[in-house]
Amino acid sequence: MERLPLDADVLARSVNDDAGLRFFSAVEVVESTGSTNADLVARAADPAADRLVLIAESQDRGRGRHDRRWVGPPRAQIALSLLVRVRGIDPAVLGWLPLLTGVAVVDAVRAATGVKAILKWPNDVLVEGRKLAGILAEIAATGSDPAVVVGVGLNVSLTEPELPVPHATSLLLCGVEEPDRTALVLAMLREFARRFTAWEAAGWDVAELAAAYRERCSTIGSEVRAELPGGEVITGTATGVDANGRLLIGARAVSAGDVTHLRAEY
Ligand SMILES: Nc1ncnc2c1ncn2[C@@H]1O[C@H](COP(=O)(O)OP(=O)(O)OP(=O)(O)O)[C@@H](O)[C@H]1O
Ligand SMILES: O=C(O)CCCC[C@@H]1SC[C@@H]2NC(=O)N[C@@H]21
Repeated sequence: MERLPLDADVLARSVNDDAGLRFFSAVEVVESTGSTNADLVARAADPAADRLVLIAESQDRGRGRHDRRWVGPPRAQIALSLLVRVRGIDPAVLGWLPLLTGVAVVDAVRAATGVKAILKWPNDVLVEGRKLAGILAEIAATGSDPAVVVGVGLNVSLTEPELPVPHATSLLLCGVEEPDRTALVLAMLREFARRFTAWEAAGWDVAELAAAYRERCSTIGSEVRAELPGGEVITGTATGVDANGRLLIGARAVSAGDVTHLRAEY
């Protein structure tokens, strides 16, 4: 299968040419790196680095959540990270940034391909119960103006034998015959910029974002089992997400750990 490269020139120029992308200072594409998240965490040491996007055609040390690896053949995914400084935010609300990114990815995938992607809390992007994309947020600098790197790994043209786990999927496997990765990147970045700008304008109030998240999240209303980092297990109906982005299960708020949907009603 021929896998076309991303159009690095179009992406680089988009921050000037596309009004919806002026939010970003630069969009860079590299052929290969260890991890785009690790690269931007390192670059965040420069206080002038902000609203920067780095995309790799291939990663050999891709990072997943919970210290897992994230893998995929060259040019078969979108492996993208963005660095943003979130000025004047209450750190407790920062957990909404990866959730916002999940909303942006779902909307971009739906608009660009018609594939009915949904979110599993906190921000796995699923299609018919299989993982199309994952999101990993890492704090690169703390304080009142934290710098956050948000990484998105979106499976685009992986074939069934190339899937790292059987419950992953790709746009190709969802029936998108010639997925245009450059168009998808532009759509994701536009959605992210639009939602981030609106959130900032709302003084980091999450009401509007939370409503958009709830509409796209299949976990809320489902029976779930949460395995907490200390080993404790909670089961129950997920009733919502609180102001800090935590999942509410009965009277408990869960902020980390693995959540399994007990019935696969995605
Ligand atoms: N390209 C990929 N697509 C999907 N999963 C991948 C990919 N590369 C690596 N993985 C890994 O395969 C596993 C698939 O994720 P899975 O959905 O099973 O985990 P999970 O427990 O639901 O993850 P999470 O905690 O992020 O919800 C993860 O360990 C993930 O890091
Ligand atoms: O485990 C997950 O669900 C999150 C996966 C995040 C993968 C992306 S690929 C681009 C960016 N760089 C990384 O090293 N990880 C993220």
